[in-house]
Amino acid sequence: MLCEPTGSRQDALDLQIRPEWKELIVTAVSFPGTSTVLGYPRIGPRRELKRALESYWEGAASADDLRAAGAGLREQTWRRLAGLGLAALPSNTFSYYDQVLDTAVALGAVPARYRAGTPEQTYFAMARGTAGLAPLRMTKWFDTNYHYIVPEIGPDTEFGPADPGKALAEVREARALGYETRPVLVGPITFLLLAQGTAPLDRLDDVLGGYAALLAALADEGVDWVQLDEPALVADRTPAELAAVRAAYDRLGALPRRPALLVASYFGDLGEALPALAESPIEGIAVDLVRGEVPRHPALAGKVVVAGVVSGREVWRTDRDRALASLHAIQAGQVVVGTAGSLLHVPYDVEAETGLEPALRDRLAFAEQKVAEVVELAELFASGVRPQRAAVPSRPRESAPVAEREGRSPYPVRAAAQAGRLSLPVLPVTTIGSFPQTGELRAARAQVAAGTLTEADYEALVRGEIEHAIGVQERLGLDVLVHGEPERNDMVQYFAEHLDGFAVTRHGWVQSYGSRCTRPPILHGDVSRPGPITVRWATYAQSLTAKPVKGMLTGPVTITAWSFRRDDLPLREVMYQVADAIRAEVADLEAAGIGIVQVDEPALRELLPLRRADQDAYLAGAVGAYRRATSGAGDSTQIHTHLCYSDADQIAAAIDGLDADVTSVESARSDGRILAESAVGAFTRGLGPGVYDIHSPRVPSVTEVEKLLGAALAVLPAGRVWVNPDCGLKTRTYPQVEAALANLVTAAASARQAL
Ligand code: MET
Ligand SMILES: [Zn+2]
Repeated sequence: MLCEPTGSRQDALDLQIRPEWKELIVTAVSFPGTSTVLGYPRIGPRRELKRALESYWEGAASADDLRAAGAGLREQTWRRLAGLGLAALPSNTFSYYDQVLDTAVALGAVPARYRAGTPEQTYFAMARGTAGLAPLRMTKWFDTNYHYIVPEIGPDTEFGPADPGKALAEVREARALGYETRPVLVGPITFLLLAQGTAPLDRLDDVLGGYAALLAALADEGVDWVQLDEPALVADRTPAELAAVRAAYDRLGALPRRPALLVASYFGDLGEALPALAESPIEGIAVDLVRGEVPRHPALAGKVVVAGVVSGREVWRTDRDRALASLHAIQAGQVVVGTAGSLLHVPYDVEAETGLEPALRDRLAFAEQKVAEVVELAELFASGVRPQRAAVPSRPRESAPVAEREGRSPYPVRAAAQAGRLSLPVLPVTTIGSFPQTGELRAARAQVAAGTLTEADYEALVRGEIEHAIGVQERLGLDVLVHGEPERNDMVQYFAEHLDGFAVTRHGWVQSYGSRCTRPPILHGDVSRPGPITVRWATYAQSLTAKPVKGMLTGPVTITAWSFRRDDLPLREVMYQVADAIRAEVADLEAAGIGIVQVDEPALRELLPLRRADQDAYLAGAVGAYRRATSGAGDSTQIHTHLCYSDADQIAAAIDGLDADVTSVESARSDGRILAESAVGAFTRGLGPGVYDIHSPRVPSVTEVEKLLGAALAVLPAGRVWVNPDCGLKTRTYPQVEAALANLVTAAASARQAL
């Protein structure tokens, strides 16, 4: 069915309809229903998949056990979606680890070194490595806190045969339950742009061959629609990349044997990629109408548009009028109500959160509620319901100007004051903050929550852990000690629990990577700090040692980035409110005699807008928030920061702008790649490129650490180099950590001698 174009803008566009579009309009294929979601959480409402994966990895469960757990979760999801009234169900949105990795496997893009053993062994070797083999790289999925496995596609990569097995199996599984589904794959452009290797788009032809084979297999299975996810199209794309988009979808569209193609964009507006898609012979386009504009293109008259009016990223209820206004504004062959992106990034169900204030709970929508919203909006739209009031522009109110609060002297003055106070050796050895978290400690927290352990007993346990961590660091001879963060369930949640303006959930888990989940707090009101948060732990640790203990705080950008945020204030103002709370904590640590304070910002880059035009303003706000949190410190208080990714080049100026006295970054995991970057050599303050990859159980040898240290000393003056791991140690065991730190201390000692 074609909509009658209305409005002058549309009329103008109509004049441009080209004959080939007319042909497309005639061949419009209909979508199976008026509502859908682009994806759904898969870890399980109670993290069932996490448990199944971890017991499989530990060898406590078989591959069959794992498969059964996966099948159970998929069944539960399809039944739930259908039960809520959703018309068109996706499949292949489940994953045992990551959907980008799944697509790599489906395309036969498995690097030769992993091709041994069972399919499960190959898959998990790519994801997690083996005793002798490092895993593929992992990095953040666009501006989310989800991490995907980076495909490795070089000029010489040999693609194996395409393997539609997983997608076909899910289609059949759903069909056996009575559901026809739309399998989801990462699309070719996004897949290649996310891959690591030189000019991966050069391999477009080979990859398209793989997609053609997958699409043919799915068509043979009787699949009507396939969804190809192309979030990379909402970022700035070069003319060559846009040409690749056209070429790819012209070619896939022209395949003789294929299902209808829904190309899904999300995390922003398609911008200049819209014409490329609209003018290609695909049948449907999914657009993000939460962050993006209503798409306008005459060729949409012959296509299905899945209108993402329900956010896949935020947890607030959808503004019904705004959604209806968007839906009515779309000119397309068929409008389907959907989500803006997969619901992977939100928790399962608000109803499980019985502990939340009812007034807050009423404002929230998690995945289940969002599906219900999609279904309801589809019904309203189908019955012609119009918005009740004119759409309110979603622009948040402007924040009041913020007074600059800078107090610190230039770095050389501070460095001298700190050297006098701390008298550290050259190449000081330290850690990033957390020490191994024991199961006992986690169990104890659960017992406190359940009321079966007293606060006092828990405190005693935490103090015991601090004593243990300090003892280990003393014995091994580290120079700057930490208390080990035993009191923290999570570096953001812990602060959220102790600040006003945040709520925390009980079951609001969101997948971060593989089996790992986080429970993002909900930042719903004005932030303030009722009282000191970390001071008693830091001062207790300091009372146990003559060495300096580094106070450990999470920074305002990271606390904000890893929370679900209010959307009625500009991001910058939200970050500044958090910064003021952290600033007060820094002041209290200082007053309690702590001479070094680390303010972690691992998420500094996470909210970096995907479009270049928006990035500077974001970074200015993020840097402003960090400085607001730390600039109250006196000159002799050493401020550290920690960022745990190595592609710092993108934000080198911002890292410099933080003006921290010491910055630690990930380096070991990426083999010291960061040291080659010009920004590193130009860095003028203390720097600790990680020399111990904590993501792996492997203990680095003294020689390995010496090598990484040597590489750092080749580009930086020894007086500014720190010796530390890539990140916190909480996921490792004490034996691993002690052996590794001993090697760090030995390597530092030999490097000092060589100076
Ligand atoms: C993800 S960054 C982690 C920093 C934190 N201080 C820790 O050591 O765990
Ligand atoms: Zn880290």
